[in-house]
Amino acid sequence: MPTALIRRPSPRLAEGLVTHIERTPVDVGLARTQWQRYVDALHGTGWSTVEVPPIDECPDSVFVEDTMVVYGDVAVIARAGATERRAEAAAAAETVAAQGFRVVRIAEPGTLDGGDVLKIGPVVYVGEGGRTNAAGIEQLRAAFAPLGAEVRAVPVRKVLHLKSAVTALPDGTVIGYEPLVDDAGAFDRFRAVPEEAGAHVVLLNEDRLLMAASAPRSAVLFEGLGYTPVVVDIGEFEKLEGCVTCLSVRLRD
Ligand SMILES: NC(=O)NCCC[C@H](N)C(=O)O
Repeated sequence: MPTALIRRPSPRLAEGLVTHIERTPVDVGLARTQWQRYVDALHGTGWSTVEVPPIDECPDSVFVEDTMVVYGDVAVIARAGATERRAEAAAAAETVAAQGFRVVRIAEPGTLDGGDVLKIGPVVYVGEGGRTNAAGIEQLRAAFAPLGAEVRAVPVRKVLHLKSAVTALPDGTVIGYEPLVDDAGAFDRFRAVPEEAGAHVVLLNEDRLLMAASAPRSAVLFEGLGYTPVVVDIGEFEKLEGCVTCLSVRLRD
């Protein structure tokens, strides 16, 4: 059974960072309900979950994907591009180590957020932008190259993270909402989707795609390609620039 790391929302969630969108009030109670439904959707498709101990003083800690990148048996622990989020990594590192992963840490002057990393087989795309810098990418390359990964840097200027702009379907096609993609030509195969949140899918298995309720037209598009969307409302997290990918770390290998 595949395992995903998750982290309960902080009571201070509403104070989370907002960079590229306007701040709107977050209902923490509703966010808790949405988070539980997201976790239920993982369980409902055969995933087990492991909780990283909550860190209530970090408003953005629910976005646990940003704390690490896992490839093979190595977990690279991120050094958040936003200093406010650096304290999130310690407990996440302990949790993934307890799952049997070797831990490597991004060190100063490197910065890296897990949301900037998109893995497609042996190719690891890393967004260089507001949160992840060239030194962080070089350290990620040094950690993963010995495992056979090919780390490719791509620009991210229009959105928070690379995976705010693009993710990939099970067949490796990169999907993105074109107005927010800096360089669609950087990807071997690219398909445009009609909504911003339609660019965000979590591969639950070979045919099920976890996606946000805010992208109904993209869901229809994916159905037409033979996939089954599993839809969750994550509206309170979207107000903080979160998406379906960032609420878990999938430990597949
Ligand atoms: N991987 C992600 O897309 N993470 C979303 C993080 C949102 C959070 N408010 C932040 O600005 O860091």
